[in-house]
Amino acid sequence: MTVPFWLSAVDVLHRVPGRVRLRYRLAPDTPDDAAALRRLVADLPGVSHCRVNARIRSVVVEFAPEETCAEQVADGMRNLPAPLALIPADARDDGRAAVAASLATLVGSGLLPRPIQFPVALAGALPLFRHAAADYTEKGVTSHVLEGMAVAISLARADYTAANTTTFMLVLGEYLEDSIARRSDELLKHLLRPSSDQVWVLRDGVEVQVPTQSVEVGDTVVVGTGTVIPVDGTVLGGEAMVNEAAMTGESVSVVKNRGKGVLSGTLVEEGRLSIYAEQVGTATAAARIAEYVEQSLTAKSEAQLEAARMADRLVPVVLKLAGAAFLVSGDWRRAASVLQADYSCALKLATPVAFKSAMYGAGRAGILVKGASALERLAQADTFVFDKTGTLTTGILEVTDAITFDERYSADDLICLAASVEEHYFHPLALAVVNAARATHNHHFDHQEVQFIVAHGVASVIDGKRIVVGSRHFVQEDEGVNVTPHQHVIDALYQQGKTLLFIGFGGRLLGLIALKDSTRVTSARTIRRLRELGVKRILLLTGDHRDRAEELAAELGLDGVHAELMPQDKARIIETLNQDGARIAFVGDGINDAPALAGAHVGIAMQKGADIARLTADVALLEDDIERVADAKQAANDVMELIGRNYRMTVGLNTAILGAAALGLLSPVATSILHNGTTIGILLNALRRRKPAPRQD
Ligand SMILES: Nc1ncnc2c1ncn2[C@@H]1O[C@H](COP(=O)(O)OP(=O)(O)OP(=O)(O)O)[C@@H](O)[C@H]1O
Ligand SMILES: [Zn+2]
Repeated sequence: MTVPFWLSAVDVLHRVPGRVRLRYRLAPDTPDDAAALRRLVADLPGVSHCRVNARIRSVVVEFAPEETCAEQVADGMRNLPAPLALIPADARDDGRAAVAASLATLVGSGLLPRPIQFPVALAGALPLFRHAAADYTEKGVTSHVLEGMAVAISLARADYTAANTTTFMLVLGEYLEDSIARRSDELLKHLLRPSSDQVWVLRDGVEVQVPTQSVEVGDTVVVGTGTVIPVDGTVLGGEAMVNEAAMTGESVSVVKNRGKGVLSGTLVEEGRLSIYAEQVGTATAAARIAEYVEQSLTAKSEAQLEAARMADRLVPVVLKLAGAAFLVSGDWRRAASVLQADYSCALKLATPVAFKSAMYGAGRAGILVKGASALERLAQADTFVFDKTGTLTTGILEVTDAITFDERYSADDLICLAASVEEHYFHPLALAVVNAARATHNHHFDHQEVQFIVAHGVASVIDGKRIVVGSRHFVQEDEGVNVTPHQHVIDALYQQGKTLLFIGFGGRLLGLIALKDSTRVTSARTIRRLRELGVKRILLLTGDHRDRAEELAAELGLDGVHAELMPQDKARIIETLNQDGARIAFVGDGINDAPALAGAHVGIAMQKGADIARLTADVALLEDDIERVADAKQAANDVMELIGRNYRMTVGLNTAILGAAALGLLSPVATSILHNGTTIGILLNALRRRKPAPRQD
């Protein structure tokens, strides 16, 4: 068994031709799994042999020098897929030295001869002064400027203990904040790696499915509707509407056909392309992901903005208070004391730290949250709307009946006919039909190019006759195939709670394929937990037939159902609910869910969801378990509560300290220790990660 673990760094220690020794470090609280690491490293290109010594965290790799080199092996290790992710070496904590130096100054300074104490304290405070000066010229008086003033006053009064204490506390706080932020960012970047690990490639004229990593420059990659293009390259054939928003920010789709260039990370909205791969793998994906993460991480939440506004208002107040305290008492010590107690910095700090720490915790629990504002919106959500297939149900359907209305075709023929045209799609219905066909050993029907109509079905031409496979609406209303002569058969199957596929061939209804999906075992518990977490309404939206939808809603005790929906209907219903003041979390997985995911207050995509769903959503699950939705809601509620509590604590405690300092009750050293101590305490409290709810399987 492989357990998820994270390496925090990989360094090259020693190299000779064909052989390299590397050292790795594990992220905090990850178990060691030397066997898994050995397997992963042994699979890197060009590697012939690999030995892991977990005790000293060392890896010795033997490789073919003509195929790879030490640096490439190290890079390969850093780029292993999540969750066995490796965090790049530059994520090392380099602030530690500064903290140690500053602590040494604080402790050791008293032992030095008096004349040397001044330059030592000044040297320690220099970075702080530099920061303050930069802030002052750029932004005017900020909390850093106040801190600088406080330390300057202490130095001028030859109160070195006060100066050194403040410097140390500030360096420590900064270090804590930095290392938390960096650790979370790196992990999130790794979690955001493209999810689809299989692509279609043309080899010797046939389309085969291969792992994404094995695609090489010069391969012909085939992509269809709803998939993200995995390579940079040039279109060889086909035509498609491609959405390049992820790369260019331009949300209008463009037509791509032969000769046009395409970028990895862009999305095929409709159509099919074969693409000559010019850049593959991490070379292309890395750039796109870095950009994407930066976007989502820098988007500030409401809580963060509120804290920042409050902090900005506080600075001039503290400055005036310090001035007043000096005028009244004529005591510089008191002014320095007040300046020390400025807590605007603490206000700004605790909230982002809490968010990042929550995102990090969620990531490790199988939930990818794209930014603080997503967490905030999830906490606000009071209405949960679920798509059905692949969400509350497993998405793995089973064909139960195949009924033909033409005796020249057997039930197996019907399944194979449908499978021949469904073969290229990842829709749960398509997968089920293809699976059923595999079991029949029947043959593949040659067909012309297949068209996929989102939320309708697929169409092609076999033996000169049009074949359509899809929903009743599609086959009957859009394709004009009369299904009413078989109404009684259809009704009987629907009453058994089955999902039906209609197969029209040459303008007539050739047959029906009935499928059964099963409710996830964790669905009921998820719904129950959501209600406990304060969710008021839970609804079901589906493109499937009403009977099955209502059966499921009754089984799970949902508050409402909308069935037989087109994608735009789903988005419209979300819109209406929005207008009624509901804060909606939409949980979906399909291409057809993307508009609803985008329109909801917060969108949640399932792990096996289509790429577009995972890109559009604010929260993407990393495990195929609906219960992660309840975990995510719980984490969001918890972090907002924590932030509220921290905020009140910061304001309450520090206002008291500030007051006491102004009244001359606290020396600068005492103020510095009290103020910075509470700040660090609050930071550590923000860091506290709630463990994900225990699984009760
Ligand atoms: N690849 C396909 N092959 C055949 N029929 C399809 C295909 N895709 C969609 N359909 C038809 O269109 C209907 C609606 O599809 P859509 O993808 O919107 O919803 P769904 O996946 O069935 O259900 P849900 O909305 O709960 O996920 C399906 O029930 C099916 O009848
Ligand atoms: Zn239609």
